[in-house]
Amino acid sequence: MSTGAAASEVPRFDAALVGTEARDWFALLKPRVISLVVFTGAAGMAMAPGHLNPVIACVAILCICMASGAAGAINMWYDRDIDAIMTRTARRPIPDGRIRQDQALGFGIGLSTASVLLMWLATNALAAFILAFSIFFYAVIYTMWLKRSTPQNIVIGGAAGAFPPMIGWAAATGSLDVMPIVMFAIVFLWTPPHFWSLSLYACKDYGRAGIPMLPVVRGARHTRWQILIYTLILSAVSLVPSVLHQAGWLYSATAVLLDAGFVGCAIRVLRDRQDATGVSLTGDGAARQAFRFSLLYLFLLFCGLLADHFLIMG
Ligand code: HEM
Ligand SMILES: CC(C)=CCC/C(C)=C/CC/C(C)=C/COP(=O)(O)OP(=O)(O)O
Repeated sequence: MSTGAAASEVPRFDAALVGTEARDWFALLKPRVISLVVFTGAAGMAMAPGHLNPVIACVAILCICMASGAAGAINMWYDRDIDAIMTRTARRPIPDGRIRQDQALGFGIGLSTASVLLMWLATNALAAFILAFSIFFYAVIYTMWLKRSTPQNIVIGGAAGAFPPMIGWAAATGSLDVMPIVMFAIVFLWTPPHFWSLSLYACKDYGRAGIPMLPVVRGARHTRWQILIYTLILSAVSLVPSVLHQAGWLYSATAVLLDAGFVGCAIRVLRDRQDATGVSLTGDGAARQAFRFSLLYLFLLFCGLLADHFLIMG
């Protein structure tokens, strides 16, 4: 006979608990960041010549998604000490004790391995190799070495996030060409103004955690100038597809408008009212705006490239 006491001993399925746990594992993948990373990878694939089987294309995009998420999980495993110190990151699943560090590492390594093997099986060795190299570059070169050792961490480490267009192209063709390299260069040069805008208003966090980000080491004024310089170089490089006749008027017009907007943001950051050390007196509104615009910039620039490719260049 079953009694009330016996029934209460049966483990019960708690949907809310499972949902919360799933959300924590999902958060380890840095999903919002990888949405744009994956979009640039898909853009590289769509720009490539020839026709790729749509199922293979979806698998390749899934692999880029898995790989960048896995690299994010390994980054969060390694950075658990500094993430616990910074206000922006203290509530992440590992420092907050919601996911065990060894489980997070196992998850990151397992997902990385699966993504590379699946990419190899579904597409080719070149795409799988660049994918593996990107994971290594972000999780080891950037996270375990550059991030804690040099204020140029973002400039060099930014390469990790710039590989996906090359991965997408390689997955579709088995080779590389000038266009995926130009797309790499665009994301590579976009990363410093993207990150330094954020680091201007997250500077205190990085200082407390002892991370040598540019505003911590060289000050806010120097960082503001670097944002403008990189934005100007990025603007010039964004026009290379047009100069090389790889894109038509639609892309050129999109790029010029976005460049004007981004340079305008960088100038506003530079002219923001500041104290003698370069710290903003206006609550970092201009830096926040530049960070937000950086996200819009890269998304719309690659949309422009795709629209031009399919509608204008045929
Ligand atoms: C080494 C290079 C990079 C660094 C250090 C960096 C750093 C950051 C940081 C610290 C944040 C705030 C995230 C948070 O609060 O959780 C962020 C946000 C973001 N990053 Fe980057 N980033 C880099 C490269 C990239 C790349 C290559 C992409 C995409 C192509 C990208 C896309 C994004 C997006 C979409 C967000 C907004 C996430 C949100 O809305 O919460 N980042 N980045
Ligand atoms: C295909 C592949 C593997 C691509 C990798 C691309 C990738 C995941 C780029 C991530 C960029 C990023 C969020 C850097 C922030 O790291 P952080 O540690 O400085 O930021 P945090 O302080 O928010 O953790």
